[in-house]
Amino acid sequence: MAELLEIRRLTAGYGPLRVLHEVDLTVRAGERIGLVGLNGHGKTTLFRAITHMVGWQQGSIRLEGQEIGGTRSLGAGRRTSGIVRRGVAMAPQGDAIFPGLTVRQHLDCGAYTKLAWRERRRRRERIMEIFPPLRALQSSLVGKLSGGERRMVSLGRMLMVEAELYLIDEPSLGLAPKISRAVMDAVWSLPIEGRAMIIAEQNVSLLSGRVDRIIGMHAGRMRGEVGHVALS
Ligand SMILES: Nc1ncnc2c1ncn2[C@@H]1O[C@H](COP(=O)(O)OP(=O)(O)OP(=O)(O)O)[C@@H](O)[C@H]1O
Repeated sequence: MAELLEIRRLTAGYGPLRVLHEVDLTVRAGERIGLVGLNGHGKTTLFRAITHMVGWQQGSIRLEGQEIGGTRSLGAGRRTSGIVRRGVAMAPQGDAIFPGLTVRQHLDCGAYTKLAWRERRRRRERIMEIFPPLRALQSSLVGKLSGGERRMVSLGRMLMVEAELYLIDEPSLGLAPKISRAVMDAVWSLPIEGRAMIIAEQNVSLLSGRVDRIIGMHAGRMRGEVGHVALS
């Protein structure tokens, strides 16, 4: 399998706070990786560093061999649009939705590239197939939806661009067990060939038998790895 993402000695943080410490991680095409760790140990910060949204960072992040990391001096977010264009898509923790937009408008926000915008109707249609409850809600305001429906919108928005690497931050957070299983089943149904996915999740049982590797994160460092996971 080809290496899609290669992170070497990544250190990152906010202001004087160092959150990630010399993180190394290799992700190959076709892999689903679970990233587990308690609150505040750096999972979200790792996703933000990959998408250049932390305050500062040092070290190397290569996507398909091309450097997208390096020392930041431009300020958080300045290089994020370029990274999205290179094929990284993220579903942030806690939805980050716009309550006053409809489901359709919200999904269109994710059609960030010219190609995605041109193809937005077809892409929306695909998302309705992945998340059938959204079909009847296309004209509804996102702020009026249930937690599970909002999570589907958030994941759907991530899927509006063509990506090679999906970063999904705690998709089950705050959802009732039945709803979170339905949301996770949709996540597992996403085609992975030629792509990869990293899912930050505190509920390890939801990753059961579904990911190729589980990596622990503790105090900003990678801690151990379990391959070909089949938890019960
Ligand atoms: N914007 C920020 N400014 C300053 N410190 C931050 C910021 N975001 C996160 N932190 C701090 O960075 C550390 C790691 O947080 P992070 O959100 O990456 O952890 P996490 O493992 O994703 O946990 P959670 O599930 O709570 O998001 C915490 O100490 C947190 O307080």
